[in-house]
Amino acid sequence: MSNVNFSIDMHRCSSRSCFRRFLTPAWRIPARAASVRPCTAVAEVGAPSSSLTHISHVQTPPFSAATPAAALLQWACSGWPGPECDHDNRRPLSASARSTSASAFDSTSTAISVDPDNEILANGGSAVLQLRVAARDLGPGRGRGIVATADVSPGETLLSVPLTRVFTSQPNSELHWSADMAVRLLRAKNLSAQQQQKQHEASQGSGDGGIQSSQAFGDSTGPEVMGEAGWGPWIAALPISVRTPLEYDDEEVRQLRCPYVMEEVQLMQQCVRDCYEVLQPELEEMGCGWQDFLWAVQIFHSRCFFEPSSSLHMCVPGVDLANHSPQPNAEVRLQHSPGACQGYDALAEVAEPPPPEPSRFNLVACEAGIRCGEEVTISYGRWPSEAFLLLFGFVPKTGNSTGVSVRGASGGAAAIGGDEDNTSPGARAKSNINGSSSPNANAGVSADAHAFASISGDASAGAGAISPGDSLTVFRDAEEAVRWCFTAMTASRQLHGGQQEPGFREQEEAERITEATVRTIVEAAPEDALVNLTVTLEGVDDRLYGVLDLVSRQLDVGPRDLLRSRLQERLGDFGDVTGVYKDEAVKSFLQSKRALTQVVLTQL
Ligand SMILES: C[S@@+](CC[C@H](N)C(=O)[O-])C[C@H]1O[C@@H](n2cnc3c(N)ncnc32)[C@H](O)[C@@H]1O
Repeated sequence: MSNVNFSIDMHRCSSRSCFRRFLTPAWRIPARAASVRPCTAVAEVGAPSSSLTHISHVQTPPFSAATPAAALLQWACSGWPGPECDHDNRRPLSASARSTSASAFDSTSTAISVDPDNEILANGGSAVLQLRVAARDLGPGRGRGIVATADVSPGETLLSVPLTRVFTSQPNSELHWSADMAVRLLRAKNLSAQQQQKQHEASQGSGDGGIQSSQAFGDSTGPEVMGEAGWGPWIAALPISVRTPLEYDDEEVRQLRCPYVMEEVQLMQQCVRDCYEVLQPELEEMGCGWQDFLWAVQIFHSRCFFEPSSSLHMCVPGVDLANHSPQPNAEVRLQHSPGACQGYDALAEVAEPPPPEPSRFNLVACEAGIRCGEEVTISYGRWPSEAFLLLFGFVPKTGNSTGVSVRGASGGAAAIGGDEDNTSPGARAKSNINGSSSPNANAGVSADAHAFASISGDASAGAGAISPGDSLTVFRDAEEAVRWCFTAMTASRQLHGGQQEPGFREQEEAERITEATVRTIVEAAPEDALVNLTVTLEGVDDRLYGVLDLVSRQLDVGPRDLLRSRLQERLGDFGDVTGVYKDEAVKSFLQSKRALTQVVLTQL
C-alpha cells in the first residue's frame, strides 16, 4: 500500500476569515429546502429545556469492557493485521513485551488476553487485534477518549479503518451535508435494530439464549456485507446525546453576547429546521422525529473530518473517539491502496493483480510517540473559539495561565503558553495574516502598517483563558467598518468637542462622504475579500488595517485610535462573564474573547 502522508483537518478552514467563510455558505438554506414554506419554530417541534442546569456535551452509556465502544475499535479495524505487522521487519512483538504493556490496561482495554503461539485469535470468524489503544470514559468534561495501553513508537499506526467502514457524505447531495448524513444514519440505525431483532429471535430459536458477545462483531457484520444495516456496531457506540449550540434556547444564544456569533447560531438553527421540514415525511416513516434528527446532525458536526481533495465529510468509527488537543500526540492519514490508485487497472491488463484492498483511514502516533496510559489526541484544527463552540460544543483551553509571548508579523510565529498549535494546515495559513497573503485586500496600506499590525512584547492579562487559535471579529465586513468609524467619530466629537448636533445639510454631507468611502473600499476589492476583519494574538488583520487606514484619512484620526475605540466597545460585549451558564462552553467562549480583546488592547 502506498502511504499518503496526508493529514485531514476537521472540516474546512480557510486562511483569513477562518470561520465565517467556511461555515456560512455551507449553512445557507439548501436547494431542496428553498422552495418550502417558512419553517416551523423549534418550540413546535420540540424545543430543548430551558432550565439552568449544566449539561455535559457528550452523554455516553455506562462504560465497561463489554460496552459497544470497547468492541468498536476491533470492528472498525476490520482487515487490519495489527500494529506489530506495520513495523519494518514485519515481526510481531514478543508475547512478554505484550503482556507487560497489557498489565497497564484497565478493564475497558480491547487488547484481551492472547495465546502467545497464535498471533491472532479467531473469534466469530474474525480476528481479535492486539491494539495498543483502548476506549475509555474520561469524565463529564470530555466524554470518552482513546488511551494508549502500551508505549507507542513514533509513527506507529494505532487504528486503521477501511474506507468501506467510514461513513461518508454523498458528493452531490442537494441537502446540507450533515442533514443528508443524519437521515442516512437514522435509516441505518433502524435497519440494524431490525436486523438485531431478527438475529435475536433466530438465536432464541436455536437455544443459545440470544446472547451475543460484544467481541463477536466480525468482518461479516459490516456495511460491505450487510449494506446500511451493517453500521450497527458503530451506531451502538455513538453518544446518547451531544450538545452543541443547535440546542441552545433564546436565553443561551443571548448569553453568547457577540452579535456575529449569535447570528451564526441562529442561521445554523434555521438551516437545520428547514432541512427537517423537507425531511419530515421520510423521517416519520422511519418513526423518527425532530429530536432524533437533531441528535444525528450534531453527531456529524462533532465527529466528521473534512477531506479537502474530494470535499467529502467522513465519520470514522473508532477514530471518532479521539479528543482534541492543541498539542496532539497523534494524527490521521489516508492510506491509498494500489487498487484505489491510478495504474492498478493498467496492471490488471498484463498480470493477475491481487484483489484490491480498500484504502484505509489511519490514526498514527506523532513524532514523540505516546506513553502507556496517555490519552491519544488529535488536532481538530486551529480555529477561533466560535468554530469549536458551534460545531463541537466545547472551547479548547490553553491550560496555561502564564508566559504569553506575542510577536507580530515581522517577529514570526506567536507562542502562547505551552500550547501553541502549529501542526494543522489552518495554523500555517492563519499565521500568514500579517504577511502579504492577501494582495487585493491591502490596497492603500501605508508603510507603517506592519508596525501597527504587529502586536509585540509580553502580555499576560488573562491570556491563559484564550483558546489557542482564537480570533476576534472586529467588523463583519469593510462596509460595517467604514460606517462604524464615521458614526463613532461623529458621536465622539459631539461628546468631547462640544460640537453641535449636525444639521440636515451636514448630515447629508457626512452620509455622502461615508457612501463614497464605502464605494472606494468595497468596490475596489473582490467580492467577499473584505469580510470578517479580525485581530488575533498574532496581530491585526492586514485587511482591517487597510480599511482603517483609508477611513482615518477622511476622519483625521489615526487608524490605531479607531481600532482602540472599536476594541473597547467589543470588550463591553464580553464584559462581566461571571454568572450562571447552562453550558460551561459559553463561559469559556466569553472568557477567551474577553481575554484576547484585553491583550490586543494592551498591545496597541
Ligand atoms: C470526535 S468526538 C470525540 C469523542 C467523544 N469524547 C465521545 O465521547 O464520543 C468530539 C467531541 O468530544 C468532546 N471533546 C473533544 N475534545 C475535547 C476537549 N479537548 N475538551 C472537551 N471536550 C472535548 C466534545 O464534546 C466534542 O464534540
